[in-house]
Amino acid sequence: MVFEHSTAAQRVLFGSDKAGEFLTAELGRLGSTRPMIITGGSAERAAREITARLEPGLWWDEVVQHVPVELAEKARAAASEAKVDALVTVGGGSTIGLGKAVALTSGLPLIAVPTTYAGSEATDMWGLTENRTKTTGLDPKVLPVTVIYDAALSRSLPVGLSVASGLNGMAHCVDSLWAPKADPINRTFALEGARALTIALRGITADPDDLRAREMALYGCYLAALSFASAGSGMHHKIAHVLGGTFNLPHAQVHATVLPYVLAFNAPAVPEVSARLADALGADSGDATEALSSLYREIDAPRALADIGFTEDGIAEAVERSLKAIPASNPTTPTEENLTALLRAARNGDDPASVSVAAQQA
Ligand SMILES: NC(=O)c1ccc[n+]([C@@H]2O[C@H](COP(=O)([O-])OP(=O)(O)OC[C@H]3O[C@@H](n4cnc5c(N)ncnc54)[C@H](O)[C@@H]3O)[C@@H](O)[C@H]2O)c1
Ligand SMILES: O=C(O)CCC(=O)CC(=O)O
Repeated sequence: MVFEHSTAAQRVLFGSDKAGEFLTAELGRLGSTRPMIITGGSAERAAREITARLEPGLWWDEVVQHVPVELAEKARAAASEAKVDALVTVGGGSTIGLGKAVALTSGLPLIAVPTTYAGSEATDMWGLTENRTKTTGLDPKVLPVTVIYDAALSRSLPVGLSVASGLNGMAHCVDSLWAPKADPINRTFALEGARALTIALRGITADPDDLRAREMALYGCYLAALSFASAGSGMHHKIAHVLGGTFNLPHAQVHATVLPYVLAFNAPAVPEVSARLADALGADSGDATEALSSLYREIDAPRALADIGFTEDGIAEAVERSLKAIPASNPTTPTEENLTALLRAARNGDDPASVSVAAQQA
């Protein structure tokens, strides 16, 4: 075995109903007296609750998915004018993404309190969107110094969004199995993450108030993000970034919908790792594609890109952009023909197994 591995260094504080206490202590540890609180949408209520004992230097409540550059510039200027000394995000990946955009240019320390399962809190990846193009980059400045996981804050996440977001985490796990820097360590994180997310999503679907299931989802999404941060973006993420950045489709739903198709496309070329994934998904068949499809039926996961507004006339541009971005290390070679078949099947919600057949014939 020969590989070089690094795992992100950050503090992780985990405890239900403890976010307020943890956050006050962490800001004290950093010596911050003027934090910028970044939140928005349905997470704002949680942000008000956990910051009730603090005096923010700035309260920011405008967030947009995929972080438009203009919004990043506005938040950076406000942070500078208010002379804030730390950044705190309370919300999902969009909120963390904006915090990362400010951290990238200011170098201010970032504390993340995630309320979805997107996992951005555990990566040093930033993303900005300009002129219909999402650009991503890696920078240690954007890695939160501390992550505070409080499952009680994600209990308000509706079941449909919890499922889609949890499958965003699952996509980190699956794509990490063949991403450019895949190695035995991030593969272990990925498989344990997939196991935990499978249990969590079954539990949340059965009872959205199940705190143990919500805790399991946060544990799984953290491992998922660790594996993704270390292994890098594989084929699945490259396609998802095109669909999100160029077609402005909702992030979690895009990941959830495309994942079974990319798995079906690649699994036959990596049978050993695919069998281990099937095991993590709770199946003893050794068939990861079928195991994921079965989980999808059980938790009523999103199925068709058409349902979130992706139209047939977008396929050619999505294929062209994705082909330029998919890493050469991908186990099955993508072509214009097989990628068109993949995106058409994902748009229509066809059986993912059809993609596997098309990929092997190409
Ligand atoms: N850099 C990275 O490593 C990374 C990783 C994953 C995602 N992302 C980015 O994150 C963004 C997507 O994040 P997301 O999927 O979490 O979406 P999001 O942050 O936009 O949240 C989705 C919706 O959930 C609502 N919400 C959030 N928390 C809630 C709660 N506890 N209760 C009720 N509603 C709640 C929000 O108000 C929003 O309407 C994308 O821009 C994506 O590119 C980045
Ligand atoms: O921060 C971003 O916008 C890019 C990274 C990302 O979105 C990871 C993912 O696709 O889940």
